[in-house]
Amino acid sequence: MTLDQMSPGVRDALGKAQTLIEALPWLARFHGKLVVVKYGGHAMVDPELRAAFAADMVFLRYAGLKPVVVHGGGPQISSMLDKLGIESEFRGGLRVTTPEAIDVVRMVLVGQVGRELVGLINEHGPFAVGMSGEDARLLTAERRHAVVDGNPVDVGQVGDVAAVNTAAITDLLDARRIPVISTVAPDVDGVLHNLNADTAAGALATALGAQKLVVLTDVDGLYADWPDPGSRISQITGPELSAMLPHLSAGMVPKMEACLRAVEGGVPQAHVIDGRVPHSVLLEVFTSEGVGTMVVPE
Ligand SMILES: Nc1ncnc2c1ncn2[C@@H]1O[C@H](COP(=O)(O)OP(=O)(O)O)[C@@H](O)[C@H]1O
Ligand SMILES: CC(=O)N[C@@H](CCC(=O)OP(=O)(O)O)C(=O)O
Repeated sequence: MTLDQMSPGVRDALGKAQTLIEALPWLARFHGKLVVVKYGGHAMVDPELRAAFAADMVFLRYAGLKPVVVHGGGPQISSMLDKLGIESEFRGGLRVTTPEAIDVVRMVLVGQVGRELVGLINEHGPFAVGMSGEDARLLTAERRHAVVDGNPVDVGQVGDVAAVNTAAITDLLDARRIPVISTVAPDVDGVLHNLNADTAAGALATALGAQKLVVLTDVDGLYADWPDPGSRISQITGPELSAMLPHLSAGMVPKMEACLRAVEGGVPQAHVIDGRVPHSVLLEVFTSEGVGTMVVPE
């Protein structure tokens, strides 16, 4: 039968079948593979985008991938600190975290943002399990300083990832769960630290030997000359990105550092994609559209 001989209904159905079959090479390539997804930005506040993101994670899981979600929540932490009358400032892109603030960071990330995402995913079935760096010693933090004008600045209980207990995650993945990770973690002395979620996602992708790191943001990729629309970069190597990092402005720095850390740590590809587009994660994983910016090792 030729296209002309088909009824509009059959033609429509054929289009849908074509979309499905186009995913076949990507399904074959990523089946059984671990993918770390950093959830943040607009995708986290818009109800439709939130539901679409949760559905995407479930889709990945049914497609045989192993999604590990690391969520942000900076704006939600700021809003709660404001409500409680606790002063909050960022230095060098990191929140100055006092002993008073860390309790709020934990309360918001673990008790609010993480719980909501777990709930959304679990509307589809018993998949998501929320955990923070504290659970099963998933993450051990080490104190980190901000860099302002080239100088290290103390920002309080802010950490980087010093160690990952990967079994805490692989046990869940083996049980076909979707880990949802909130980025607070104790240091070796048990003192709780606040971890930038992009940074933690990059470290987790490396430690878990992920096949991909996908970072959602509010822009359609990295721009060489922000905000010149013609300067969006679709692919960049680790060394090229490394050379660009010192010239990037604040918001993009932790994301691009996370991608760099991942590819330098053996993750074959890291992506920054537009979380304002519904189902952007599915488009990234299962199509050849090349949404966003892809970072590759060489
Ligand atoms: N070179 C660049 N390429 C892309 N975006 C940039 C660049 N420089 C600055 N930006 C800005 O950085 C923002 C992303 O940072 P941020 O808002 O902190 O992210 P998020 O809220 O997703 O964590 C983009 O929405 C864009 O406005
Ligand atoms: C040390 C530090 O700055 N931690 C971040 C943790 C949350 C985060 O990273 O959230 P986004 O991904 O939404 O920015 C903060 O306190 O805001």
